[in-house]
Amino acid sequence: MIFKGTFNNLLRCCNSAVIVKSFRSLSANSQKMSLEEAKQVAAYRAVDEFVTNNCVFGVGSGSTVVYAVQRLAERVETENLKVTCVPTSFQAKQLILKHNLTLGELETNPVIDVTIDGADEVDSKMTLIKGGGGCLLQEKIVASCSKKMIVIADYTKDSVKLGDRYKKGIPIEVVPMAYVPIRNKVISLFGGEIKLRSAIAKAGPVVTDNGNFILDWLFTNQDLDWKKVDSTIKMIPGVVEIGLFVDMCQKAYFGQPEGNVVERSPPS
Ligand SMILES: O=C(CO)[C@H](O)[C@H](O)COP(=O)(O)O
Repeated sequence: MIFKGTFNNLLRCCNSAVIVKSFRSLSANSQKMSLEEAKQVAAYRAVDEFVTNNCVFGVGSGSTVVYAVQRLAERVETENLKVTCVPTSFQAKQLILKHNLTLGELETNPVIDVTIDGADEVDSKMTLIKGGGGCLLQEKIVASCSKKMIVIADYTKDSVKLGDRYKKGIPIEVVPMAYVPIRNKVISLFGGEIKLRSAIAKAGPVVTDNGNFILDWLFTNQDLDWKKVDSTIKMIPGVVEIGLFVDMCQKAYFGQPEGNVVERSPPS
């Protein structure tokens, strides 16, 4: 009798532990789902609003852009659109090819009508941190050749000040031989800490599509003048590009967990 009671209690404990564990993994999965859905609604909205027939389209990089290319491929197929796609990375090029879209390049299409790209963080003035995926150099070149740059992101990227939400710092692409002096100069100019980005499935540093290293600058002062920071860091010999996009983006779409999209334009 005593044994049966203890066993039943044990069973009850085990069941509740299993239920709690399943609930946790269910809620982690549904959070992940809602993040993916948020990326998708933002991407679909931007493609539907900005891609037109005969346009030259800049294809950003990252996981949110995958949905934009999917939507573009659907529209090209159903509406028989002619769109030339200029990639911002190896990943973007693969996406274009996978969906049988027309691949272009800056050499033949130096003016892009609209670029749709993701971001790691967007502040209230529409200054962006980009380069979490290491593609900042080509992303910035393509954005700078675009009449319009539109950001698509989920709700976790929407912040008031840079650093409020994205904690991995500002990426700086550098020529490998110069990474130590650049690291020291940035810290002495603006403070903070710098990490050489390490690869995950390879020993050693990440090497970008352009053969460079990435430094992630963990800044501590959130009230810096980002335009000045951008131009000052760019002037350090060996810096190829910085993942700060100041006054480059005309609109941001943030997908929400409820399935709606919040829009933001630069302050006037
Ligand atoms: O700048 C980028 C890559 O260099 C990406 O646009 C940025 O990291 C956002 O990526 P995701 O859409 O996967 O969140």
